[in-house]
Amino acid sequence: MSTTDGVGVPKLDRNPRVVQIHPRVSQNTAAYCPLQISSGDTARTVIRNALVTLGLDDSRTYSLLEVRDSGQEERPLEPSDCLLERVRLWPPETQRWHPETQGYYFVLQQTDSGAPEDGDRIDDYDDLCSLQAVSEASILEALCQRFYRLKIYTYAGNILIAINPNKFLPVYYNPKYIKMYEKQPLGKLSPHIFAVADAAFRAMLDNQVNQCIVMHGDSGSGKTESSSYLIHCLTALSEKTCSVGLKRTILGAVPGATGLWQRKNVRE
Ligand SMILES: Nc1ncnc2c1ncn2[C@@H]1O[C@H](COP(=O)(O)OP(=O)(O)OP(=O)(O)O)[C@@H](O)[C@H]1O
Repeated sequence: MSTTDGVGVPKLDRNPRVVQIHPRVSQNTAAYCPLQISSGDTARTVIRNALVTLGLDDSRTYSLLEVRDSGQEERPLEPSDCLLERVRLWPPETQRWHPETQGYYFVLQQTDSGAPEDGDRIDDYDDLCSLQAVSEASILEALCQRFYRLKIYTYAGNILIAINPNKFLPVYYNPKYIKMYEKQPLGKLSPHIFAVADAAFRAMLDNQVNQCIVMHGDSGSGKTESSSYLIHCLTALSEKTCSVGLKRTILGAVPGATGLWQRKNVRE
């Protein structure tokens, strides 16, 4: 992305680019906005321009994340970071309009809760049973607030609610979490699908009784994906404690479970 000045000294390409800014905020707004960025525009400037373009509340606090590589890698930007410098490192075809699935865009993330500041703040509830007033509105609000902080799992007693983030969140599925949730009572740590797998696995071993995990949700809500995470966790647990035969039985429960997990490319 550089040119030369005729005497062999590379000249930086400082032409403006149009980038896509995707809001992740608690207010209703457009799915994304295109924004022109010029040389010298910092993350701070771009946040300000994006708030105006998207009509968002500028009394809230926001940060900017750079999303690369099919949307699987998110890098928080410092307010003083120069955006054009980041964009110039992207593949040329992503420096003009391209589908979101290709990655290479910016996320405008609201970093406060978005709740009213008059003392009526909605707290962060790991378990919906601890909500002070249980209503459809308070449940939805609590789930939304968690989702904005990328907390996709929430308990309702011993039921796990999973909200489909529609993109792989590596931070959740690092194999170290299988170890972390192992032998921990459900609800002791943050809500997680590995906690459910571990609870079922322990109950099976301790009580010598078959276990059943019921997955319920609309089409596209993430049942197949969640099954793959469950199976992955169960096989990892069975590798430690039980025979190869049990691992094969577990893998057989969901056709293609191994392939599904391997495609995620999770590394220790
Ligand atoms: N936890 C998750 N993390 C990342 N992506 C997810 C997650 N859950 C679901 N998805 C994505 O959402 C899409 C739909 O998920 P999935 O196929 O699991 O839904 P489903 O409930 O099984 O749908 P159906 O009932 O129609 O078969 C897939 O592209 C999947 O990768």
